[in-house]
Amino acid sequence: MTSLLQRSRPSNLVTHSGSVCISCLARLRQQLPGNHATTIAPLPLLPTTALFHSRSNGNATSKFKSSSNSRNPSGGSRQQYDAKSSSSSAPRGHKALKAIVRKPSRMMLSERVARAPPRTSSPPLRSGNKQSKSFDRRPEQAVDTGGGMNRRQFKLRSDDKQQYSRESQQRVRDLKEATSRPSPSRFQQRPAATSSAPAGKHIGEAKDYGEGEKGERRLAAAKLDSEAAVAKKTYTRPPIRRFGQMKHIASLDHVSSRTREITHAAEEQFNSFETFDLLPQTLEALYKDGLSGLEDFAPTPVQSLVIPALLDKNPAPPLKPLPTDPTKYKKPADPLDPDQFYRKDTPPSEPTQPFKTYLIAAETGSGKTLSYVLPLMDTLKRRELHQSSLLAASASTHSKILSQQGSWMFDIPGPPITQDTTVGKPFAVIIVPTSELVFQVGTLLKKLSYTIKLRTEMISKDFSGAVIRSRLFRSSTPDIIVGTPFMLDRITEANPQMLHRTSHIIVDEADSLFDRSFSPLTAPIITRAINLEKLILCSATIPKSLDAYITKKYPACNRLVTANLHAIPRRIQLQVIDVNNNLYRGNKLDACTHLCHQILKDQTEPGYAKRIIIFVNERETTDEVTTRLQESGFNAVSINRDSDSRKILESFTGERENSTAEEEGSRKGGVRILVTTDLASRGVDTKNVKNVILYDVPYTSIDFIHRLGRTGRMGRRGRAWILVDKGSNQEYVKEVRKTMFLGQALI
Ligand SMILES: Nc1ncnc2c1ncn2[C@@H]1O[C@H](COP(=O)(O)OP(=O)(O)OP(=O)(O)O)[C@@H](O)[C@H]1O
Repeated sequence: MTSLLQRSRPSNLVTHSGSVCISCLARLRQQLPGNHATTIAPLPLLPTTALFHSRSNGNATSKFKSSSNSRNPSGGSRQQYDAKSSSSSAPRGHKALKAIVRKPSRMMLSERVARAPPRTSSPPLRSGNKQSKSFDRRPEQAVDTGGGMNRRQFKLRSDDKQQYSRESQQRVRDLKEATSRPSPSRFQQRPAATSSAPAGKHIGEAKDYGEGEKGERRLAAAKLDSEAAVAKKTYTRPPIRRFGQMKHIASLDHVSSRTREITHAAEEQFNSFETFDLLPQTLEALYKDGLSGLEDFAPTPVQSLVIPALLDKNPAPPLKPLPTDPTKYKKPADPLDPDQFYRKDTPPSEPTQPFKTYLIAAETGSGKTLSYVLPLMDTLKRRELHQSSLLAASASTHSKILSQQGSWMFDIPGPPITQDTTVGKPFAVIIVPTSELVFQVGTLLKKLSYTIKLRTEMISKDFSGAVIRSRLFRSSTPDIIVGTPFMLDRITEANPQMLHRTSHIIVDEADSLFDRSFSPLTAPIITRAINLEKLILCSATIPKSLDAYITKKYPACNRLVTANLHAIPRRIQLQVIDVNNNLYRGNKLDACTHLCHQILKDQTEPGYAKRIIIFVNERETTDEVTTRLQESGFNAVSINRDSDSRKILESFTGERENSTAEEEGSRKGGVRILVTTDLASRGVDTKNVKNVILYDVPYTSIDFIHRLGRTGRMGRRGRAWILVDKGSNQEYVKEVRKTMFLGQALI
């Protein structure tokens, strides 16, 4: 105790009146039992703040005196002392001492901290702790004084906080790096939700440790999400080029890259016609008649895609009986109002169609006709073979029974009583918009059916009623009929049972046949086929209107679309001629005639008579242009209502004629020129036409595609010119040229 008092130098220290002085403390300790002195004597050296009386004025003054050498008079045995002294009567001043002793003071706590083993990291103080909050407000330099436990604690906490903050910031930086990594898809390039969140909010506040951890977890989850999204989006959508003018009259949509992948996979898998598993007679017919005169027999991309999808080896399902109610066949007042599909109040069509629907869409001149004709004929032939094998089996059992019973005269069966229910009931109907196309497709069918042995017939305005009647309603019914919607609608409306056996309906040039003018004729034909199994729509262009129609009417439609749909192949060169230049001075007729002269003279088709197709927007212009060209000595013809268009087109669809050396480049009559509106722009297989002139700028991209599609067919090269004047949309033409040059799809 003496040493304690000596060390404390009480004479130098003062405190306020409410506390106790060191001398009082010494006196108090003297009253303690003897062994207590030994308990409190070996006090450790502690940084402390002592409280002393101010004897001079007795006012309540407090002074914080901190020294690293000062000793704390109290120690770990204070509680012992307190326990012992609580029973003893203490003077008034000592009550305050008791209060200090009972309540753990800062000094006591600091002592504990000082004795505690050094921690590498201490948990931050709880946010609810008032004491810690008060310490938080202290300036940093107060920590260096090392005076009290709380300051130490603050120091420790502060160090930990800094360390934690540093680590967290590093983690945030890492995550930011990971989430903002350049990704293959443009969708991935959007800033990740977490990286945009203020990271400091979670990290900078040490008291929000939980929050910070949560924030980290959120960041980690976002990182995982973004990585999953990258893994999910394996393909990159090509940038969509939407030029101003083209966007303005946009009518077509883009082909997805997924479609491209499917087409390429089909091309790789089915690289020859043998890989399709067609009947031998179908293959023979194809090689002998379908592609006769061609050197290359490989299937085109659309054929690789479509033939396997349409090929059907199943026998025909049993037929549904004809409806007894004749009103079922009656055409509704408004059989197909195209607008109804775009109205919001129109209920969607039944989700389950009784038949399968397919949409074949591929670029012009890519062999779409053969892609649906081959599987159709093959399927019908298979069914015919299956049927005849069944008949043969039943005939053999019948003859067996007869032989077992003995051939009595009266046992011989009589001739079968036939109700000729099959008359005029084709298995398949192909609908095309014009009689020229009826002839073109019908000719191909006839060629193939010669070897396959199926009966095919054509119906169009080119044939008289008597011819059509005999073709349809004679004893042996045709297997396939190809006709225009006008003729087919009239015939099937009068004889609805004609379509009772029809299992396949093909709508070629579907975008035309489902437009406002044709759909009231096309749709009823489809609804009359009550045993329909497959509805196949075919087109080189899918306008948005057709897309919407199919989506609403046939939601389960199987879309077989090739990668280059809506793109004009680069093998077709398009040149723009401005007729406002000094040479023509705005005269389109002059420009057109001069261009035909130039084509005649160039050496592009040596040995052959050249062919040119000129497309105009209005029917009246056809006569104007044809007359002018004829006056200039050219062999020009136009297609109009009165002309025999089939005959005219034959000379453009057939093989090229040779030209003599004298005629070459000099005889204008040697060049065949066809002047036409869009009548000849769809489906006509002008495979040997190399030159196309667009006298007027087409109204839409669809017209552009079909008109330019009359040249450069099936991999051949083609040339096209477009005449533009003051009234033409030159900006649009520029955009089309640019898109063609880039090999992209028109919209
Ligand atoms: N695999 C093939 N190999 C070579 N030529 C083919 C092949 N398939 C079809 N063809 C030929 O390609 C030409 C164009 O075929 P088709 O008329 O069916 O084209 P398309 O895609 O219907 O064109 P459009 O959209 O203009 O109607 C025809 O002369 C046809 O004989």
